[in-house]
Amino acid sequence: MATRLVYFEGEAVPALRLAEAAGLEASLIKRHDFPDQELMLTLAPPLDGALPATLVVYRSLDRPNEKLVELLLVARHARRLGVKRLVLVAPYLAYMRQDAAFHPGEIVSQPLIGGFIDELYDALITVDPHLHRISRLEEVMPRIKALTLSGAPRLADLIRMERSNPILMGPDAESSQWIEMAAAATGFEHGVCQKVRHGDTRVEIALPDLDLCGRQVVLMDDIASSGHTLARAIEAVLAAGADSVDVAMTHALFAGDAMELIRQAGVNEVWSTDCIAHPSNAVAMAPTLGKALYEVLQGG
Ligand SMILES: O=P(O)(O)OC[C@H]1O[C@H](OP(=O)(O)OP(=O)(O)O)[C@H](O)[C@@H]1O
Repeated sequence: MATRLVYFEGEAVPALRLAEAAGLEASLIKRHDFPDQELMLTLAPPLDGALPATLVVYRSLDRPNEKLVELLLVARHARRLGVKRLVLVAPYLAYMRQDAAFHPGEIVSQPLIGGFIDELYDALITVDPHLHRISRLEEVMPRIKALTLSGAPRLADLIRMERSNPILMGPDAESSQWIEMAAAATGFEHGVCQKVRHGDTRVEIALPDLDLCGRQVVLMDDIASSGHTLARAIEAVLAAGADSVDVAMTHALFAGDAMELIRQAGVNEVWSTDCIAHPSNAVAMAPTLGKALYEVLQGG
């Protein structure tokens, strides 16, 4: 038993897809939540006896405050039992958005959470981490091997199957990286909006100079959280005369009533990757993650 993948309830589908793609055996870690909200994790057979030399932990870090404790417990336990190499597959990597102190006294969490993972694991594979003011994860995780993948090529494949001649649109300057990737893969016309953020749920969107009249538009972004970015962009695109607007994103966080918000804004289809389990999941990341995991495991 040289390498094994472990996963948690609620993520069995993407984790088992990845295990199959990477040719690994997989085991469930059971979690019990005590009334005071402490957690107890239990390794299922055959891991209750011995652990392999390399352990791959699959955990996407939406709802991060509880999941970061899981990562700590699993990693420290594994080290105690002699696991040599710990690989974390976290398709969604949380706490990457607070990368600067925007107001006096704010604690900048990005390097701190990055450092937490850096101390516990030997390698990380993640998808479209929200790196705005830094360019590489190594800047916050200097010790471990960190592999950054993108959901954009898989979303582009889906859009090509679903729409014949859409305009791809990013809601802000940062989204141009995913729009350009998808446009290069599909040859579709594309543009990027300007966004001004005034607060957690207050954003303004200005459209690029493109004729949207009668066109099908697909908005692409890395994250939908409160849904306000997409909602404002959907409204602007429809007001400019577009026939329909679909949205495609890597990480379907959809906090609170976000889904309802974008429905009210007039969205047509909502597509996401399975980086975060959500009813909108339309694209499996297992082939992409599996290739990266194979490389990491071969790399020693
Ligand atoms: O659904 P929402 O709550 O609107 O959040 C989603 C948006 O937030 C992120 O950008 P952000 O505005 O944080 O960009 P920044 O890093 O450029 O500040 C992300 O790239 C999305 O565009």
